[in-house]
Amino acid sequence: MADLVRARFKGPIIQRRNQIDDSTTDQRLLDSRGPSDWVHTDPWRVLRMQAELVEGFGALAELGPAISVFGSARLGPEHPSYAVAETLGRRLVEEGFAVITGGGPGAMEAANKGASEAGGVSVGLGIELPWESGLNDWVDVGVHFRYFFARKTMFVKYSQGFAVLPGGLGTLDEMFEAATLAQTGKITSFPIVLIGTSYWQGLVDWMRDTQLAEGTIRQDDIDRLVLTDDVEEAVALMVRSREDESS
Ligand SMILES: C/C(=C\CNc1ncnc2c1ncn2[C@@H]1O[C@H](COP(=O)(O)O)[C@@H](O)[C@H]1O)CO
Repeated sequence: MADLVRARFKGPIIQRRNQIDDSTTDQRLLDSRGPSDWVHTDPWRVLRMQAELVEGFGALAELGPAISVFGSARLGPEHPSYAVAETLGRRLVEEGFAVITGGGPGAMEAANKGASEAGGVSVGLGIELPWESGLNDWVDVGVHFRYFFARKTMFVKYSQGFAVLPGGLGTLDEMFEAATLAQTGKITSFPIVLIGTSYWQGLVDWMRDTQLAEGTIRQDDIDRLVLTDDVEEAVALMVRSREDESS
């Protein structure tokens, strides 16, 4: 009878005789720590970014029709736009939409509150910030992001329109990202409704008087932004767009 040959599997690979490693893969994984500076390098960050996209897509893939609601993190319940955001969240749910926000305070909290109290799907996509206190209490499905760009992808990919309440730089960033994606044909049939004419009219006037006049944008780019004070008009626009898409 032939001598028994020493052999070991390394995953799907068989090693025999003097080709056998000194340790197993699990030993190398678990038995020692090794250096850790790689954790602060870009290749590892790329994997974390990938993980955020995987988690975000996994959490939202089956969401159904949704509208993203943006607005100031700083305007609380004492400000009139809080009540508008709350009504908007509720009305969107009553029309069969899930509501997605940035998961923070102010207008985001109000829209989540309206959506959650109406029994709908209230989503918050939080972002790691130096002063961040977490997701507001009215978020029923929350995903927390390290990277802004991964989070912004989710707003656009998983909603069929943007409703924009008065807000600051973050709100402008979100609104103009959608406007740019629409201008460049990356998204189609994507209503962008600015709620609060006294707040937004000056911006749109400036776009017409300066940007359009200087030729840096076209009339289409302005026409894509719908201004209203009427939550019902905003909701009706979202409903119409959904119907147009499904017909
Ligand atoms: C400023 C304060 C808290 C910030 N917390 C936020 N949490 C989640 N999302 C946020 C936060 N701040 C900004 N955003 C995003 O930008 C938009 C609002 O920004 P704005 O500059 O206030 O307009 C909003 O739609 C979020 O997506 C202190 O309480």
